[in-house]
Amino acid sequence: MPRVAILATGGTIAGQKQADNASALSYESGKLSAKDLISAVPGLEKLATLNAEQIASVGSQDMNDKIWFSLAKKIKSLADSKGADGVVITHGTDTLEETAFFLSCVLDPSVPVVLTGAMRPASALSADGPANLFEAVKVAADARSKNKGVMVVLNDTVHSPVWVTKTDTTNVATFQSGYSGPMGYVDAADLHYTQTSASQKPFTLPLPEGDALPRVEIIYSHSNMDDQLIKSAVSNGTRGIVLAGVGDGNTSATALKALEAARKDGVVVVRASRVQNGAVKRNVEVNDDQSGFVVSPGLNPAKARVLTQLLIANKITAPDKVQQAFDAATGNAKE
Ligand SMILES: NC(=O)CC[C@H](N)C(=O)O
Repeated sequence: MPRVAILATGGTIAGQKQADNASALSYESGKLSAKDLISAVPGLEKLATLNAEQIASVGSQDMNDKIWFSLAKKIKSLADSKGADGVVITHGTDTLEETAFFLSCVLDPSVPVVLTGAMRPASALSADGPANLFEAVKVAADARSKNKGVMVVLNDTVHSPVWVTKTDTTNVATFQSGYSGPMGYVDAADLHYTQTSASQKPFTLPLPEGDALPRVEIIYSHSNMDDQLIKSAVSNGTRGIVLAGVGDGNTSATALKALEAARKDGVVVVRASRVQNGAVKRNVEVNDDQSGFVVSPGLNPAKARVLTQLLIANKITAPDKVQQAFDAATGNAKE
């Protein structure tokens, strides 16, 4: 039997109805333990020998660097000691894609790590958590998942951490990999990888010392955009700014001027887009070469922030080197 470690962090999958809730949708996340989750899924013990550990009990809006570092260290030590053939992380869905992307940047891909969650709490009609957990364990335990690294499994679908994003506030089909399509599909009977190399990334960054990443802000662009948020981010000591730009990662002339000034002060500036799909292209409307900006070839602003934090923590701040890492992370390397 394959051995799968289940690391629980909280979220709706561990959510339960509040005693006197006012709304049919209200619940408290992170109430159920890893053991409660496993016991709610008949047949799980036939897929793998399970070892469950509670790493945290938070709604993923409260996910933080400390929990990320403890997950990364735990999984590294399981990989080094050959203590598990696969890992499943149960997680709230709100920031699940950020945790998945962070782990994919710092972990060796040999041991598959599958993040899953739920859109409906355990106490809801037709809760989706039990099936998602079953399918996540199935993917983590499957020999074909070796070397695929970090993946996200919900609603019968296997996603790459690079492309997956939450697209709907409540629907169980919320996770989509629009730009590249999913890596594969899974159900109670079968696992089928339809893309074989989608989650392979060409680099693994060292996990930084300590348990905190450098400050990088996301600034959301809009019409009538001024420079106030950019200026205050710089005066608050941010090390990087990810622009969630309009269209092709763009913003107003006033904001661009403030970003150029930030860059001159040593702040890493990355142009991502608030548009869900598509890559930001270099030197279109904005002169990135002259301004020292980096563009995000498809990582959404939240994930672009994580990569920028990890690069700064690893002392990679020169725009050409940061650009190379963004290109590599998205399979868009130029050579
Ligand atoms: N569906 C969910 O998991 C959302 C619940 C909670 N906000 C979280 O992200 O953990």
